[in-house]
Amino acid sequence: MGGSKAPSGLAAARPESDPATPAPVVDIKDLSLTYEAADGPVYALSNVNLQIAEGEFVSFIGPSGCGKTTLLRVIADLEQPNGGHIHVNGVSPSEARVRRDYGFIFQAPALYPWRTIQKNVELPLEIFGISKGERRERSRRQLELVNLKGFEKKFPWQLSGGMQQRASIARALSFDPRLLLMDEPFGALDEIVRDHLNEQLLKLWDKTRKTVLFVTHSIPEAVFLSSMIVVMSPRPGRIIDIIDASHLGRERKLEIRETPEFLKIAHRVREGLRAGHSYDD
Ligand SMILES: Nc1ncnc2c1ncn2[C@@H]1O[C@H](COP(=O)(O)OP(=O)(O)OP(=O)(O)O)[C@@H](O)[C@H]1O
Repeated sequence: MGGSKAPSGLAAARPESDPATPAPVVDIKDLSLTYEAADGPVYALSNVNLQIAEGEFVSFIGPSGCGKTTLLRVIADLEQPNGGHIHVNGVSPSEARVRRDYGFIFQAPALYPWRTIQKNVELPLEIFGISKGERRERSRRQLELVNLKGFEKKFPWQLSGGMQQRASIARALSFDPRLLLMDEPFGALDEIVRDHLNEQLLKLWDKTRKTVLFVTHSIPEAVFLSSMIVVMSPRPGRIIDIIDASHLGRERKLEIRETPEFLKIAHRVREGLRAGHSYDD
């Protein structure tokens, strides 16, 4: 099986020992997390090793239950691991949380229906005690960035699902985090809308130079968006392959999906998923 692939794939993609290489934004060593469920332990993450450099777009792909969400939640300090080490921007996840180093975007937009789009984007800034003038300016900038200029005064229910998700991206960007954690943000949207949002997200990534960690079930989405793809497998949740896709470049059009380079990476992702899949499910 592909268990031995990850370390060599990672080594080939991102040399660790080069002193010129800046410290990784996310640095994970031998991480494990076991949930104690009523019917016994669930090995959600086992011996996970991963380094993510600043400015990467990293997708996590794998079957249901392989620990993708758990891994994102550990990085965001929403779950505590049982073993191993993790650093986010050089500090512990809890210190990174206090420093507001990341924004989290969930599958459902989670906007407050009684607040306008502008007020939703401003909410984290309000909580952090940022002045009204500064809040206005930041929400204006972020809404422009996600192409929602002119929709500031609308309520969430007056916007399409894709627009709502763009508003939640603007909200996550409002306090300018270095890291964006996105848990299947476009999973509930139809394919055409999703394609469009993927193109927009790539442009946003290029403009803002953020580091993005993105969970998906879709192979084309993972390959289209990513500079690096992490393939995971369940029971126990672990990394089985790490694929460098940076040679596809930062500026990608949807047509890239027909190219041999793209298809080659997609094939490798599929092979990894097959190798780690249990057909007993
Ligand atoms: N709070 C919890 N208590 C017990 N088990 C949990 C808990 N949260 C997750 N799990 C289990 O841990 C494993 C990993 O779950 P996780 O949600 O991280 O997987 P995932 O890859 O994100 O799945 P999906 O693609 O379905 O969202 C699964 O077996 C899940 O049932």
